Amino acid sequence: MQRKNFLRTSLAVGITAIFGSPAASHPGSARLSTLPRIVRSDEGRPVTVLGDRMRIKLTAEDTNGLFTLIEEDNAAGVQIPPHIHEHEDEVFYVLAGELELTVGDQTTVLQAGDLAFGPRGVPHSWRTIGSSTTRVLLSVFPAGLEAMFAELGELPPGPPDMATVTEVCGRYGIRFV
Ligand SMILES: O=C(Oc1cc(O)cc(O)c1C(=O)O)c1ccc(O)c(O)c1
Repeated sequence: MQRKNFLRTSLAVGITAIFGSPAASHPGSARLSTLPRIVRSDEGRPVTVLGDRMRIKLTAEDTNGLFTLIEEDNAAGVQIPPHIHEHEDEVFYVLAGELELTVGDQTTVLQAGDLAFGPRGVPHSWRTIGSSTTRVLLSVFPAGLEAMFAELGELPPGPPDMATVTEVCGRYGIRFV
């Protein structure tokens, strides 16, 4: 090996030994403790949040904190009022039925196969419409909001006490607008 190549190789080996390889430190490689998971259609923790029927399919624990995956399955008439997430970006992917969604200044009807991206800090709201069940796959980046949904799901049935809802949501960086 030529002296220049020897020095370059030695330096690369030393840096990798001290800091790890660049690929290993990339967030996408998230190899720390994530294990493969199979989640069947009827699996996941069921939670009802303000009339919204959810199944929490993947949590922070499953994804090493990268994202949460939730399926929402509702008849027409369920609605979530305008709010902002301080910490999360969200993707709403419609699997079946119809969802009227507003994100920022755009209001649209999403049908099976359509999706919307709601970045953090941008107000959004939605309601289920149409004559059949609306099924939405909600992906939340990063993970963690499942803890808030679980708390809200513990509230007594019936009309929600908005002071409590606002307090719980506020702790997770959700603001109503
Ligand atoms: O965090 C809130 O948003 C949501 C609540 C849901 O039940 C389903 C969702 O898809 C979302 C979302 O982020 O779009 C939330 C919680 C409580 C509340 O009163 C809200 O208006 C929104």
